[in-house]
Amino acid sequence: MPDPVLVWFRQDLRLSDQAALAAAMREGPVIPVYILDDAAPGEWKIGAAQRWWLHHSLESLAKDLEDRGSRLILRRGNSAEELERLAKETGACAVHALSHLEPWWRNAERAVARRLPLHLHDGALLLPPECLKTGGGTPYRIFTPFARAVMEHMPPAKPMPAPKRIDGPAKWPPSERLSGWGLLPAQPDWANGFAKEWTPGEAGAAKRLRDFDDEVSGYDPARNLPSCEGTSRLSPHLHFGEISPAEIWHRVSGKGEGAAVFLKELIWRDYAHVQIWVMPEYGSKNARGTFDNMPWRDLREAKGDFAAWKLGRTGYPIVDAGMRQLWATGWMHNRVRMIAASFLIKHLLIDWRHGARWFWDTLVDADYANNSVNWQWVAGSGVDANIFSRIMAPLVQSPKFEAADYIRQWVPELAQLDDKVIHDPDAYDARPRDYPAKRVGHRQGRERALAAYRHVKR
Ligand SMILES: Cc1cc2nc3c(=O)[nH]c(=O)nc-3n(C[C@H](O)[C@H](O)[C@H](O)COP(=O)(O)OP(=O)(O)OC[C@H]3O[C@@H](n4cnc5c(N)ncnc54)[C@H](O)[C@@H]3O)c2cc1C
Repeated sequence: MPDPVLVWFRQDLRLSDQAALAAAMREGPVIPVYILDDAAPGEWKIGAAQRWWLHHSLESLAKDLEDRGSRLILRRGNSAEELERLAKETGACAVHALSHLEPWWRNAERAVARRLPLHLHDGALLLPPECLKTGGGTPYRIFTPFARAVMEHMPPAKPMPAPKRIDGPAKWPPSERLSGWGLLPAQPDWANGFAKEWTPGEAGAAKRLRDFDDEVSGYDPARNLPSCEGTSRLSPHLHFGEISPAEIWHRVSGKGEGAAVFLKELIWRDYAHVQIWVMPEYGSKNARGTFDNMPWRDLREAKGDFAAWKLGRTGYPIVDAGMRQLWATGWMHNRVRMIAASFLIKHLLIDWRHGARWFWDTLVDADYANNSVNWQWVAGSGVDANIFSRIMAPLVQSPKFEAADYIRQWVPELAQLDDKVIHDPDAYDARPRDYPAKRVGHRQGRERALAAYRHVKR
């Protein structure tokens, strides 16, 4: 019997279109392994909402492996040390994995490669980042030409089906128990709304895609309306790699204008990953250095405003609905993410990094590339970003994107108000007693933000 081969699962918790698994199976018996490494990412260790997801996703992956005669070996600790230990225990001769661009994963890949033969494969993105270079030979920093260049390489290779059987070693190494990892919230169980909304795992991802396939023709303009289920909600499945972007591409492309707009959003995901590949500290550092001069409010002084934002009690119904949806379900509609992030950064003049960290802990789709690049896009500090002085007006955005039903769903205090009044009850002297007053007036917040921005422009 040939020596066994380790397959190192990370944010690729699937069996179909899994190039690392397919390559390992060609070499010998396979030992699938997941290592929970909380030290390597430092401040970016997996947040609370995603721990809930991870628990269920690993459970699902383990079952899918067992159905094919295999197992999932769980270990905790430093990835390189644990893989080396497993290789010694089992006589495994190599490690196969998909490559990932988060800075901690790139460091871990280098550390593993120093100890063991490591074979990295593509499949986390539509295209590996080295494939695309501008005429000057540098990676793209601006989205539009990047998207054009991606399109020239599309479609991606056809996705591979999941194997029917996976041969394992004669003797399995011991595994930790998932229930011992404490990934699920205990007291209080704040995630009880999550299970109604989500089915983590490969089968859940495939079902989401099938359901969305029926809706994709209406993606544009439905994607902008928070009251509609107009988007795919594939983001957490994509983050955890329960479905490959190539699989999504092949399922959806050619289905009209709605599908074309949707696939462009999927290219934003690749774009964001290229940006963290070029600038690994994108999550903590302004991509435009001039933003280092921004006089953000000190969080001690702005503590009340920050808490109100997190709790969905800012007095701006659309912002509050979004923040409460986030807390209840671990997800927020993209249009509302933009409004809520802009409100924090501009109206409350709170550094985008504080908002990004809150999202990191509360989103089930928290993704280092997508989160960092989008927060910096809203702040204006990103390489290809919105202009800071274009300040979104939540009270205008809310009726424009027909958010009345969305507000009713997430802000029950306002549920009795009619469509005209609900976006800004104060304007009609109709604010219920139990709904808070605005933390800051729109004009006052806007002027303060623009005055602060003068320090950046200097
Ligand atoms: C402040 C802010 C923070 C964000 N943080 C995250 C995050 O941590 N993780 C995350 O996946 N997305 C993030 N996004 C992007 C976007 O809001 C979500 O990807 C989207 O809402 C997910 O819902 P969906 O799967 O239904 O999207 P769909 O509209 O169905 O899009 C399909 C897929 O394309 C990708 N995508 C869509 N929009 C974007 C975008 N603007 N940037 C990058 N990829 C995109 C996602 O993978 C998404 O699942 C953020 C946006 C903002 C404004």
